[in-house]
Amino acid sequence: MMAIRELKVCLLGDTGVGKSSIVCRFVQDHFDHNISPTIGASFMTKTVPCGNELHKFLIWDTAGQERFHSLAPMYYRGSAAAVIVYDITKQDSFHTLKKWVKELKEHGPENIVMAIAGNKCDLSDIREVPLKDAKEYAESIGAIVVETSAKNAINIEELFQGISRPFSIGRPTATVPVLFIHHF
Ligand SMILES: Nc1nc2c(ncn2[C@@H]2O[C@H](COP(=O)(O)OP(=O)(O)OP(=O)(O)O)[C@@H](O)[C@H]2O)c(=O)[nH]1
Repeated sequence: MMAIRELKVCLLGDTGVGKSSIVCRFVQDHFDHNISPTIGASFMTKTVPCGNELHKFLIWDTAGQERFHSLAPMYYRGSAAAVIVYDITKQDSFHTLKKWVKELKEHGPENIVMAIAGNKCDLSDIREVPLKDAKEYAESIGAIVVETSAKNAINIEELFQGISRPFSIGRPTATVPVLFIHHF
């Protein structure tokens, strides 16, 4: 018997950090230099094997522009996991990430799994945020952390594996907001 576990995941973070590009790389294995800023939010799914189960990611990619900020609760509400993205070449985007974490802790689902993605690691020669800072911060809030490159397909699979691991068989489902488990 194979079970499908649906996991609602939202991506949050400053505009231009590469949220849509991460989702596009994960779902379609594609990268577009001229990708447009997201308006509102966009939705995609991908199903991957995880141990004896299939995990179906229901991915809400939110818009990072400030004018869309007030829509975010619609997407993080009921999410099992949040991927909060910053751009390793922009210190400001790391600051914005901390604001998102604070908002999630105050208004997000209890027990939401948080993953921090330091995107654009292909541009490490113009890095502004040391990995050490991200690791220390992630540890302080109990989040997973990984540096990614949507452009060069670095650590994108690992990022999603990281967020799905806590939902594998073995973890008591009562503690996590799994939307739906379907046996067939
Ligand atoms: N060098 C490099 N550029 C990237 C990477 N990921 C995204 N980009 C570029 O960064 C820009 C913004 O990417 P988006 O994916 O639209 O960023 P976003 O966070 O979804 O932006 P909003 O939709 O406005 O919130 C685009 O020009 C991408 O091509 C990466 O890993 N490396």
